[in-house]
Amino acid sequence: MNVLEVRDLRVVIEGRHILHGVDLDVAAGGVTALLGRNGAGKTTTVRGVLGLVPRSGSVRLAGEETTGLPTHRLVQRGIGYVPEDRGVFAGLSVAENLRLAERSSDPAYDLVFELFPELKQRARQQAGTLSGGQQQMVAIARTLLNANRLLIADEPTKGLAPRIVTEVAVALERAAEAVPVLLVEQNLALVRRLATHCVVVADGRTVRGGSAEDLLSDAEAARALLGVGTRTEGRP
Ligand SMILES: Nc1ncnc2c1ncn2[C@@H]1O[C@H](COP(=O)(O)OP(=O)(O)OP(=O)(O)O)[C@@H](O)[C@H]1O
Repeated sequence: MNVLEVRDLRVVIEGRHILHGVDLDVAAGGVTALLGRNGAGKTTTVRGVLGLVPRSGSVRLAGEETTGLPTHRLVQRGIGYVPEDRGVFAGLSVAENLRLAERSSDPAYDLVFELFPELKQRARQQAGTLSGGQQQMVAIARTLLNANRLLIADEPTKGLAPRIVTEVAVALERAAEAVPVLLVEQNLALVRRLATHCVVVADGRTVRGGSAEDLLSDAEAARALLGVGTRTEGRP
């Protein structure tokens, strides 16, 4: 059972064909990783799913076709996005960051504080004084207030120190207890730790999908598809 099914996703931007046929299934539970070399089309795939770029093909969320829907309708249907730069308001408290993210009359605070009790303890702390991992937790929590179907995290560990990557891994693990996660990630140690399934894109199309374990235990395929060894990445 999948929460998201993408078929033959195509994106053309200013006459340039960026995606030529991405197929992507996101499992209804746990973490599915979207992998690929730099420039392969991962971020554009996410933008296509979110309706942020003109796209064709089929994007089904919980069985319903969404390709004709504008982005705000997808957000209303429970897709949440955690951007690479986290986008936390540094000068505001944790509680204020969360309040500014409320999108409905019934934001899921109980869930968020159950998953991230430290955010309740730090409700009055200025977000800018939190560690990078805690800030990522705020970013994930803001999304979880509204997103109950799918959480998309775009390279949440990019540029972070290994200790912080571990904190982010914990936050994503907890988020995945509540909502399926699509994780765009280059850190294969993190993928190994979190993901059950993975999809690999190259040159704007899907070149491999299936069990994350199968791909990551196949060092030759990982090197060919991702340009990296599977044991050389930082601590998750
Ligand atoms: N708005 C745009 N206009 C023109 N070209 C674009 C645009 N957005 C992306 N591209 C190009 O499309 C290709 C795929 O980009 P995309 O950002 O989706 O890749 P990616 O896999 O997310 O890479 P990275 O890991 O470096 O973020 C790249 O060659 C990029 O330069």
